[in-house]
Amino acid sequence: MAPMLRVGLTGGIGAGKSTVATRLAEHGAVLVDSDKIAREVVEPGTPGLAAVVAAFGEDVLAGDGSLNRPALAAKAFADEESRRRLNGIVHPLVGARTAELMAGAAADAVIVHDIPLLVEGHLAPAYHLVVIVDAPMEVRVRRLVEARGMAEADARARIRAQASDAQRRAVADVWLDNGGAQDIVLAEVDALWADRLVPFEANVRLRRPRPPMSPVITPYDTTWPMQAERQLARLRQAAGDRLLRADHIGSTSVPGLPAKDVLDLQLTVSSLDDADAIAGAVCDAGFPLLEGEWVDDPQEDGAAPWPKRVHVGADPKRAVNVHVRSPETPSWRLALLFRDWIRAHPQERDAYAELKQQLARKHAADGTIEHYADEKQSWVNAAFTRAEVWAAQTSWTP
Ligand SMILES: CC(C)(COP(=O)(O)OP(=O)(O)OC[C@H]1O[C@@H](n2cnc3c(N)ncnc32)[C@H](O)[C@@H]1O)[C@@H](O)C(=O)NCCC(=O)NCCS
Ligand SMILES: Nc1ncnc2c1ncn2[C@@H]1O[C@H](COP(=O)(O)OP(=O)(O)OP(=O)(O)O)[C@@H](O)[C@H]1O
Repeated sequence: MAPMLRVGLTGGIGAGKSTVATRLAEHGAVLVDSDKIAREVVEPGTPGLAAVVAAFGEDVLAGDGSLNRPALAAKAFADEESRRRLNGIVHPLVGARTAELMAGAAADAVIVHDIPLLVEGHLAPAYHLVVIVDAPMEVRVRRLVEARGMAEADARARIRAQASDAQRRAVADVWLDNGGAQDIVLAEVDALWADRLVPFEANVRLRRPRPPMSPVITPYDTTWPMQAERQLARLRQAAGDRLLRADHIGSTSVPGLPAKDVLDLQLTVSSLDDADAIAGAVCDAGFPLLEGEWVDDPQEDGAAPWPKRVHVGADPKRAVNVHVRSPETPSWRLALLFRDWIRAHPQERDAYAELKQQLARKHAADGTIEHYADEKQSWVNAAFTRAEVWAAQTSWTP
């Protein structure tokens, strides 16, 4: 797929997707609207409409031969099996048409895909960014009944047929609360466009990594594992079969450890040739390659350095470093060992946290940051020795 920026926009019925989508389109986004496509594929004379009639009967047709939508909705949302049957007919047609529209967009487009069933269809990893619009259930029901004239029972039946809040939270890179007045959410959308989507698009198109993070240490963020999982899901989908495994490593992977707000991820491939073979797809998925020859320091004197490839996330609001390594390099194993060891040793974690804070204070005071990494590394090197003892005692394997 061409490397345009793909934004998945979703939310429960009545939450305000169209409101957000319309504003993004005003800024210049190319809208792909699944509800609209779902109507087009069942217009009079289409094979889609014929299939729906064959499955649900002539009484879902209006007098003029077009689809009687309320009649079909009454059947479709009455039970799970009927809805599945309808989805089975309509979704493949919608999918094919969506792919066509996306393929036709300009290379510098920001595509906003307004797709009600993104979560239900497990489609999140296909997007560079997933935006969820939310409003409390009762507010949504009221809007649908008052502004759209929907029967309350129908509104609730559709809400029941959709994903839960927790399922939406898990895939949301951006959560827009539209429970209040419209201008509040629209101001958030304006900022999202200017501060995130515009630079994100340019970074992906130009294969330009985002600027490096300042080395500020933040308290542990309990959403880091979930955020890492979302990025890993994108990377797995982009990299395909050559990817042997994908892991969250580094300080943000250790519960309770304060860290720089950067997600470190490790992609395992069998060789550097495979790292190069997946590089293009990884770039287009939103993780441009960091140019240069990257090596991890060997721990033993005289050992050859361990080469790797490094990709850096293009999203200006989410720092991600992707280390692509072969399991033959000791640093591949150490990344996983260090994580598992420090997760299992809260006292070591706290000592490490204390050291990082001390170094940060010291180097903030004298204005240097270069020595920060060196001093930290000497603690880590000593910790590796303790971790190896633990690995041997517990028969740890990566
Ligand atoms: C049943 C139909 C005819 C009812 O038409 P109606 O004009 O009342 O609703 P409309 O299509 O505008 O959809 C409004 C909202 O209902 C919800 N909804 C629609 N279909 C579904 C579904 N299959 N499952 C869950 N929610 C759905 C979505 O939140 C959507 O935004 C229509 O929704 C339909 O054909 N649905 C199947 C296709 C589909 O899944 N569309 C949604 C995205 S592709
Ligand atoms: N913040 C708001 N305050 C009041 N009304 C709102 C607000 N946001 C949206 N609405 C109204 O609520 C209704 C639903 O909003 P909208 O059409 O944007 O939701 P949607 O998520 O696209 O719905 P659907 O799932 O049916 O496509 C509309 O009539 C809209 O005008």
